[in-house]
Amino acid sequence: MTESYSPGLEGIVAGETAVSTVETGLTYRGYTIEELGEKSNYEEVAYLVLHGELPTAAQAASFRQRLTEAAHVPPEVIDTLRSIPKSASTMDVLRSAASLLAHWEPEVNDNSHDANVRKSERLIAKMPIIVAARQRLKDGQQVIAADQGLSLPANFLWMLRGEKPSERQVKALDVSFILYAEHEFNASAFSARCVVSTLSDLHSGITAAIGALKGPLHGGANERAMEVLQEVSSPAEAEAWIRKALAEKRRIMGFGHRVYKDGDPRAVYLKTLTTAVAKETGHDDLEQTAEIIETIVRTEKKLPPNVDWPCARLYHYLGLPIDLYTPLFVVARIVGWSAHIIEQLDNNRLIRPRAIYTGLAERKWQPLAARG
Ligand SMILES: CC(=O)SCCNC(=O)CCNC(=O)[C@H](O)C(C)(C)COP(=O)(O)OP(=O)(O)OC[C@H]1O[C@@H](n2cnc3c(N)ncnc32)[C@H](O)[C@@H]1OP(=O)(O)O
Ligand SMILES: O=C([O-])CC(=O)C(=O)O
Repeated sequence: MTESYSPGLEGIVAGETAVSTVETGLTYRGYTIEELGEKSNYEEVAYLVLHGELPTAAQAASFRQRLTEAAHVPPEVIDTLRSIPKSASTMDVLRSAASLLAHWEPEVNDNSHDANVRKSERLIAKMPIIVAARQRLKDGQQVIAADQGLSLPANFLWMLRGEKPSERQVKALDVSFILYAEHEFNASAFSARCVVSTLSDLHSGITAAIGALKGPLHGGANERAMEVLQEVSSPAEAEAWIRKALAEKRRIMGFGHRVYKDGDPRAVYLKTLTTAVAKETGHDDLEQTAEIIETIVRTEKKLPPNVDWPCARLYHYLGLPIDLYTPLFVVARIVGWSAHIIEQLDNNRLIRPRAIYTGLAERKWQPLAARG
């Protein structure tokens, strides 16, 4: 039983999937993320990950129609968002919201393949509304309804700000959503699979996945990476800052990866876009700071950046509050989690590994008076 033990399950194959692979670069259903980032868009990728194939024109139109029809949340959910203390992080609010939405989901306990696809599509449409609404309520503003004519990333920016975003902003957010959409057996997808392997429901799996993504070793790293960058006031101070941080054995958020030891292809792809947006928005200094830190962490620790390193800066250049970075990861990743939940339930077996016991040997119960 103990032969296949590996701390953190490193290198352990825990199941099969046809959704994506990290074997040689990252592909979703056989398409490289680079080609999807270049030629596709988030809604098309969402369809691909969820349904297994790129949509035909007719399928894309009816998918868009379904997303539009589902782009609202019950007023009771908005009231709850209003009542949650402003001090609560958006990730904590999202975790509650995913669970709350289940109460208004007509097919909540239907675990058939088709019902799970329908529920996933509805959640894909509703989560960006929750993120934007919560932020506006926190800022003392009115909630803005979705605009039927806009794509999902454009709509998010519209609902957050009440102004039509530029094409450049939409494209940048869209690409980040494509790159965040799916990633094999990462901790949050695996959590979702474990939950539904008990034949629990899709919303329970998504709620657990949000909790897993929140952690700074996983999706929470994009917020922490930005906080790191904000500690460094200028490129001139970057080298001293990172050398000190490494000497103090600090974990530098946005670097390292369990699978990609030579580099995360998403970070490579996103860096070019991030640098271009930095130029357009007057953030060259921050890019220089990031470059100095990246070079030193690579040289000294042999750790390349992961997707969260450029994405944190991209979201900063788009003027988004830090507290929304991991929630935006959720908005994009609902797609991958849903595909994993559906795949798990389509061919289910309870996920229940074993543990090596490290506790005391069997002993005898003593009456209270006899205990020391
Ligand atoms: C979308 C995503 O979820 S991508 C990942 C996002 N997470 C982060 O960016 C957080 C920072 N990175 C990390 O903590 C890690 O690299 C992880 C969690 C991503 C991967 O971890 P693992 O594969 O389990 O590696 P582990 O945590 O065991 O680290 C191995 C060694 O590298 C070091 N290391 C790994 N990442 C870092 C880092 N970012 N900064 C400094 N040292 C690091 C560890 O301290 C450890 O050193 P040691 O052997 O001297 O103790
Ligand atoms: O795969 C992982 O361990 C984490 C990751 O990069 C992701 O979920 O996008």
